[in-house]
Amino acid sequence: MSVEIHIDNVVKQYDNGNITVIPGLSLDIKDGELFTLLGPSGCGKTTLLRMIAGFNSIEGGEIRFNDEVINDIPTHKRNIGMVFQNYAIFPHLTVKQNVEYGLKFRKLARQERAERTEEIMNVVKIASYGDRLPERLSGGQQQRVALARAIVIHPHVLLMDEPLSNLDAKLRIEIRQTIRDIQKEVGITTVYVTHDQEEALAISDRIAVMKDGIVQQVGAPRAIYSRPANVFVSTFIGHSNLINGSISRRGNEKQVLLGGGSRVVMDNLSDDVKDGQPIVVSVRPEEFVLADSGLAATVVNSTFLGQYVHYTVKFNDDVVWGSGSTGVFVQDTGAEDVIINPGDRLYLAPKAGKINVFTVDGEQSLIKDVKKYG
Ligand SMILES: Nc1ncnc2c1ncn2[C@@H]1O[C@H](COP(=O)(O)OP(=O)(O)OP(=O)(O)O)[C@@H](O)[C@H]1O
Repeated sequence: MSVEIHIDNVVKQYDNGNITVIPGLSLDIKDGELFTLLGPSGCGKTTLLRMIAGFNSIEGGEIRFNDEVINDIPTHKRNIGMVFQNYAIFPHLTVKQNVEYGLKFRKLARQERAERTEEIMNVVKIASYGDRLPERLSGGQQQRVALARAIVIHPHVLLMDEPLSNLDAKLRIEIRQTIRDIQKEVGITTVYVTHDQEEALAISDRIAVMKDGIVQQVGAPRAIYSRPANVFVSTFIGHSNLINGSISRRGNEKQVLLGGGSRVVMDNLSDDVKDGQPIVVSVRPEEFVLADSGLAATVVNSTFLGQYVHYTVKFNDDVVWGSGSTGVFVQDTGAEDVIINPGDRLYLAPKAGKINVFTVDGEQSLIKDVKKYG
């Protein structure tokens, strides 16, 4: 059995209420999904995960597994599996004994213990070194053991806190794929914590982007990348060029005006936008095209990356929102063959349907179909 997790207006405080880390957070995590808490260091991801696990007290609101309120249920009765960044496997037990440990603890019969252990060791691909001690395993192998040990008990919920952060780049990709495959195969509701946006995009069914203990947006990776709910999400996930702009509106015809006389006709802007309203426009590096007019820029740097060429530019006018004057765009080498060199002057125009438009304080999207909670 797997479960839905309902987090309802949950509050976390320290120091007798003098420090509020999570001011009142709500999320619904679906049965069987891999749900990621993503955000910068200190935003409260681990705190929330520890509340779900039962390691942290809850100062307000409630957490439910299906209909059952678990606030006061101790960790060992919540039936959760956990994997953390530091493996936490027992050094004096063999791989097989480590995996079997949770089953012994639950007093399962010997025969069933052996069957389940063997099955899970095959799934996680650690069967061939079952008799080894952990000190003779690589980091990736140790994390596979930790994963096997967490799921062999058939938990209702799997909680993972930065499980890949001690591994090198190649292993991170390999193990994250293993986690994803196994999570899908066993269909266990999983809450996954990371500060690595690429990892979150690659592994998740849905992501909650957090900042300062507050959920900024919830949605599928593609939705969050292409339609961020505010400037924070747009810059935390992937790169965004933030450009000052304003709205030009004649009846239902809406345009975005940018520096250098650049204008973009938009058919997906909110009906609330007003003529002359100042805005901030976010343009991904792949959403700029070379044009005859638009944002004037000088190329500072070019890096050939095989499939793409990555360019840093300095805008000639004062067009960048916030501080700085640099921009970034990429060219797909398969699609375009214009050679651009440092020092070249050019015009960049954003692709109309792709860009995102926000209120000038960066807090709210002005695109019609953006969902804060997906
Ligand atoms: N025992 C404590 N007393 C006071 N403040 C705490 C305590 N534990 C955590 N915090 C604060 O709570 C906030 C959230 O911490 P948390 O570890 O949940 O962040 P995180 O998003 O998981 O960050 P990281 O990725 O660095 O682990 C931080 O500002 C931290 O300083």
